[in-house]
Amino acid sequence: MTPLLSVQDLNAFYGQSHVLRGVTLHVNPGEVVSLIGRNGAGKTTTLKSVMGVLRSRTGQITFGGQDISRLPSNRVAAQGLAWVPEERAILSTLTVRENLELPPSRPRGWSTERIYDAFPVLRERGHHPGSKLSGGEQQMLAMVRVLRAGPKLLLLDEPSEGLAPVIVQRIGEIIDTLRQSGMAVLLVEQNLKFASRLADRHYVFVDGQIVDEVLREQVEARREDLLRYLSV
Ligand SMILES: Nc1ncnc2c1ncn2[C@@H]1O[C@H](COP(=O)(O)OP(=O)(O)OP(=O)(O)O)[C@@H](O)[C@H]1O
Repeated sequence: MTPLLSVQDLNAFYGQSHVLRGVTLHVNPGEVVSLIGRNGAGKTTTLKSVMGVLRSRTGQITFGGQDISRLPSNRVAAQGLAWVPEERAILSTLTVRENLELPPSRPRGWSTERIYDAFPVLRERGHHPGSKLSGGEQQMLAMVRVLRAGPKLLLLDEPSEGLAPVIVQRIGEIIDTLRQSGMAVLLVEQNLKFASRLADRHYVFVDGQIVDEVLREQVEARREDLLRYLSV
């Protein structure tokens, strides 16, 4: 199978600081893949590098067979990638609907009505200001508003962070819904329970490198290794 996203020998830098060291990974069409590892291991930097937000990098990144390594982030997004950063970036003075309709819609993107049908709580909250949403609702809104662009691959940075277990479960269901619609997901997580329920494969990051790859069916047998990689 030709991968949807392919990252080859990615090295990334913040000034003099060499943060990613030879990261090679891929995501197949329709696959959910997680990047796990401790704080500071390089997971977010990998997403930023793929999106073209961090330009100080070497290596090759292809999407749908096309080299996107040199493209600015707006042109990367136009190829069908969408990034949902950890900060969520919901505008507190705008309503849910206004937040939803902020990103430009593209012809293959979801309409507001389709989003409301799939996630009815957002229709109910349509006129509420962003400041009145719970953390879980903000995460949901941040994840689904990028659907208006019709991405083929969603890059999610710690969607479960700071949320109560019951809400984390709901976020997992949303990711399932997106997967069922044919979308691939590259997910940064520190919550192994959450990641292992969702992901088909896991890449383990330590100090800017991928040191292990664990398939869904291997997670149970390798749980102790995985917990060790994540423990501080
Ligand atoms: N803007 C920045 N300037 C300088 N160094 C940075 C910057 N952002 C991250 N770093 C450093 O790069 C390394 C990788 O950070 P990164 O955010 O990719 O890690 P992470 O695995 O996503 O962890 P976290 O969960 O903390 O975000 C860390 O050592 C971090 O301190």
